[in-house]
Amino acid sequence: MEKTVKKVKRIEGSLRVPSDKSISHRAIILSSLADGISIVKNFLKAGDTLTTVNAYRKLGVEIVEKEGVYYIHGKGLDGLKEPDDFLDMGNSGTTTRLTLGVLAGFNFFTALTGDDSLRKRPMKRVAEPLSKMGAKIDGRKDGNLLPISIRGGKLTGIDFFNEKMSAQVKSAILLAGLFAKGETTVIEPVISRDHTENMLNSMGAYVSREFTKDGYRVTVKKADKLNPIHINVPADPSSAAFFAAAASVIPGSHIELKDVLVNPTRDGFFRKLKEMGAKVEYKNKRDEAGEIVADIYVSYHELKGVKVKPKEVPSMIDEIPLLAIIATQAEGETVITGAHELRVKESDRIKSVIENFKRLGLEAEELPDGMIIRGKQKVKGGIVDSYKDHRVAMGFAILGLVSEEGITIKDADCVYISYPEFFNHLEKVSK
Ligand SMILES: O=C(O)C1=C[C@@H](OP(=O)(O)O)[C@@H](O)[C@H](O)C1
Ligand SMILES: C=C(OP(=O)(O)O)C(=O)O
Repeated sequence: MEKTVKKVKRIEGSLRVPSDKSISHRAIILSSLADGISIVKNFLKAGDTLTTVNAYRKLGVEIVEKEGVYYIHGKGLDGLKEPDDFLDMGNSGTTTRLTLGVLAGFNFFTALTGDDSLRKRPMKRVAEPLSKMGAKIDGRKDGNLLPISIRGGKLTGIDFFNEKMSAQVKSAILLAGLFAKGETTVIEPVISRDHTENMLNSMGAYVSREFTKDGYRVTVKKADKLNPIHINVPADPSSAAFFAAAASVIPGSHIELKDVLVNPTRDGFFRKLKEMGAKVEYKNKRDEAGEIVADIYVSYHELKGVKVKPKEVPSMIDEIPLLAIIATQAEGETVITGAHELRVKESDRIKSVIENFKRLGLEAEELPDGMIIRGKQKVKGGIVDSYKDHRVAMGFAILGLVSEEGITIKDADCVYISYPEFFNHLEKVSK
């Protein structure tokens, strides 16, 4: 499906964007391992998270949806069953990597595969530490690419330095740590999203966390059981970011974004937007099941270019393509470095953004680990490729709102992966 987004006068209104993808995945995965029934309200119903639901059903977990509420009948830490076919992980890196961590604890055979994009994404980053812990893992390209097979078993805890600051890698190791003899520790130079440790803690697992001179350190111990959870998933800051960005670049715009997760490991984009000059305000800040939630108000104000430093990347990793896109509208240059991880997402997000900028006649320089974007550029419009990457599709849709002749996005239906209602919401707040 192609979609064309045209210039609007302004963005105005109030939205409750869909629920957080990271927390929705973890709610299914962790409660599948709990003793008893977990209740998840406001679960994100989108491509990636439904992939997780299907995978855990194939692993023997009863997951029932009634009037929009998900009931997960946890099987305990020894109750998953060997699936009788491949697990299809679709487009979802999070489902794949976290599930490899879980399966490391089970002595049965599982084979995992995924779509064209996922089959290109590196898995050695989890396969290697999990093998060190005792799991037997193999796959294409020396165990790096899907299809991958895993047989879990007797695990021993490890200390792991998470150099890439990947929350998926950290989570996989911590989940395997629940089954491993002794302690399992992950150290990160900068903390990556911490929903796995928050949720494990709320389920009664041993989780110890500290900030040291080497960065962040989290330790789990072998668990006897996990208690079921009752959670209400907040709105996804990565989805809210698109509308915050739109309101920031179109004069006269105001947007209210309700119930958004503002965990500091996730809200880096909003902080950066403020630094660029936009009016960003958090109201009604509250704690919901161990996570911080707020209503976010964003109004237009002329933006200026900024630097995104490597240590700022983890808290805004999925929003960097969007930041690069709106940087074309800011006064002065924007320089993004330390973002090599963007090259191994659903698409190579540095290339995807740079190639689309070229198609639109916009100036930017590609760096190995980021981009330099020239500010205050006129956007005439044209055709761009989403590369079937939801974040790229939605990012360029936002640029369409300030284009003279509109931007047409190829394969725009990929927004289904994290935000099925995206184009409806965009229409709702476009004036
Ligand atoms: O743990 C998670 O839920 C996620 C972690 C990040 O990936 P990495 O762990 O590869 O950085 C992020 O890009 C992804 O959208 C979701
Ligand atoms: C990178 C993403 O997801 P995943 O790694 O789970 O495919 C994303 O949603 O931007």
